[in-house]
Amino acid sequence: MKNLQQALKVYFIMGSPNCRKSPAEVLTEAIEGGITLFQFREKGEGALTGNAKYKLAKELQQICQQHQIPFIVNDDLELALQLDADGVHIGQEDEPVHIVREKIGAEKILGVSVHTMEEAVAAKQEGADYYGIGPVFPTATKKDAKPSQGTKLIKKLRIEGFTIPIVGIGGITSDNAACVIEAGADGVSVITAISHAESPLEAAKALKMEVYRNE
Ligand SMILES: Cc1ncsc1CCOP(=O)(O)O
Ligand SMILES: C=C1C=NC(C)=NC1=N
Repeated sequence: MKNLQQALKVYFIMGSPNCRKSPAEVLTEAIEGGITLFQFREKGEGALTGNAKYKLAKELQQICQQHQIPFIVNDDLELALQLDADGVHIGQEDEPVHIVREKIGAEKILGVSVHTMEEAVAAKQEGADYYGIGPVFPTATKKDAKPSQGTKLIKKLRIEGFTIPIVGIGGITSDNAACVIEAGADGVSVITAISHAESPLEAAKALKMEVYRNE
């Protein structure tokens, strides 16, 4: 399973701190609304740890499996291996890309956050399957997010001829998703736009419409 251009279209990320109701409910609604991939990211104020984190991850993975949605784990490589997740997403401060690639094997999905051309070149050389680029717009979700950079790096990579799958992230909603796709991203990645929505189902559906309307 590596047709990532399709899988990255509507990329939902969440953990229990992002949810106002049960994560299982939010994820189920998001899937019914049409998300194409899910990332379990248990981080921030009140994040679960240890067995509680494992049990939530397992519960959400089963929901993804029931609906044939790829299940990615953020940062926590050990958890990803324990669950035999479909892949991992790592940042620049995590283990080196080539080490993570060795540990998860060639078949799993490996996503890397990149903020500069140099980071992008290195990540690609070391085996990244896709880039997470952002924050595109200001976000309150990631406390230590870098300054928002708009879509300039996405555009630059495409102008330089990079064809690697790219997902934009950071402050994205159905109101601004179009320009992320127009800049050359294959999809958009969101936390708040879906997890805080009155109806995660409607929010996912609206995002999907915007992505497909502008691809
Ligand atoms: C994980 C992450 N990486 C860059 S911005 C961000 C948070 C995105 O959250 P939101 O979609 O709520 O702005
Ligand atoms: C920081 C991140 C950047 N991009 C993606 C897709 N996920 C993340 N957790």
